[in-house]
Amino acid sequence: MMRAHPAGPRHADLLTEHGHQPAPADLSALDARVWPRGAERRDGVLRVGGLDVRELADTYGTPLFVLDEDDFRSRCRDYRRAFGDEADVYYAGKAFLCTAVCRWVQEEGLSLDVSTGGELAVALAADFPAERIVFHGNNKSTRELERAVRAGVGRVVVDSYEEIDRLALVADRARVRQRVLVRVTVGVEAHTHEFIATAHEDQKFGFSLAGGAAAEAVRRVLDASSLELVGLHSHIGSQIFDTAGFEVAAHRVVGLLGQVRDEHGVELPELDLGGGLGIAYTDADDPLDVKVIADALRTIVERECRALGLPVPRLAVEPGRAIAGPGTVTLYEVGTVKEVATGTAGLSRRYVSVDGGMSDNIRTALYGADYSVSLANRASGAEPVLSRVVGKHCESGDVVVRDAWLPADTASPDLLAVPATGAYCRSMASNYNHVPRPPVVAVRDGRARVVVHGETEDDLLRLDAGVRGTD
Ligand SMILES: Cc1ncc(COP(=O)(O)O)c(C=O)c1O
Ligand SMILES: N[C@@H](CCCC[NH3+])C(=O)O
Repeated sequence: MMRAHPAGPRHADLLTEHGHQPAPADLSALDARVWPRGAERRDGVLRVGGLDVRELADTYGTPLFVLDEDDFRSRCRDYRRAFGDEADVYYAGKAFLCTAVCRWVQEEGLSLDVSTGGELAVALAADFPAERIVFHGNNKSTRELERAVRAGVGRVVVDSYEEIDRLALVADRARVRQRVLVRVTVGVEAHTHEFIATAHEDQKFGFSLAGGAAAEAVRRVLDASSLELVGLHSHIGSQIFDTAGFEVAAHRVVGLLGQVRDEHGVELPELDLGGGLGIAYTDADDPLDVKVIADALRTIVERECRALGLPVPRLAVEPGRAIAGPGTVTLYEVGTVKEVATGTAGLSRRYVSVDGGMSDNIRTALYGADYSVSLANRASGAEPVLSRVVGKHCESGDVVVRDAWLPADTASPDLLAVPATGAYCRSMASNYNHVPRPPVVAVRDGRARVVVHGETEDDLLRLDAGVRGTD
């Protein structure tokens, strides 16, 4: 939505759901909630992990994911400390996974959530201890289940009756008693984008509490001699900023623990409340402190268990975004800059094109996500201009940052940095328009190392069966 500002600036004004946003006094300021803990500016130039982004861009090219290793590790430690030894923290690998990340997760004392055979393969390639892996997914194939059981994964979260039968057979053949959690759909409407809410009714994940499907799943797992039911699982969605949804979920899922005790005489020892904690993408986001969340979850589970006379189960959580998200910035090089008439009251909008886009960050197009962006390679005293940062793909929806203030002199070949791109960006990247996916470089103490190689056009051509030498 655009409207002429009463003062009548030439450019379209920034009107968001938070109201009119004036240009910030200092475009170069780095909001600590949004930028990696190891980000700073020196003489106007952004540095991450002690490295000048101009040098990183020269060495590795752009677009480039720059991952602050200390930021990632410190968030693992924050979770470990907040939940303590009486809980398990599984890093959700779907947010971003590579073998280096698996090692950091292991070294920082976390466990790992994988949701496909591919993620499992990365974990096993990193020698991640299989007993500390939980295996998720609403449509695991028999081969994936066989691989997981053979590898000795600690827990499989079952998601359908049919999967329970197949897993029981797979475990039986492998002569293994596989530990299992039942994923419960608790009927909570999480306050987040509809595509990333997962615990309301009428979606593909889990067994509904309503109608007794979850109770029936419990019965079937208990009946299978090759399966050991250790607990229940609930995940209400992602990018959530309050504890209300978790409290309702905990209340309902503990209710099922009580029902299981009453019907089967079994007190299940584990309760996994999933992931979903939100992070700051812009200064309008105000995420909860992990200690507040940990205390709230513990309190509600203890209270509900006390009310039902149940022993308090061992808690587990599965943060992905909250660990991987804030520590990475994406560096882009600016190309075309265009002033485009908006068609409203003579207003125009500045379109700043960068050399990536929806192939390295689909979140803006897919969820209407908001991001921040900053000029990264130099200081500028030029006036702020409301800009739309767009990619190079053949879609008008190929937007990286919908509304951002950038200095008026932003031009090719400046560098732009988009923070908070560590979760669900590289992991959801594509080769749309035959664009190779960018590398991920981990930075720490003034040193950089590639943790995921960038693709080249040759890599893409190699997959084309019609190209000479590939058949
Ligand atoms: C079962 C499960 N656990 C954990 C996560 C991680 O969520 P987030 O990255 O929001 O913490 C997800 C993704 O939403 C999930 O589906
Ligand atoms: N991919 C989503 C979150 C879904 C997480 C997996 N259940 C995002 O980018 O926000």
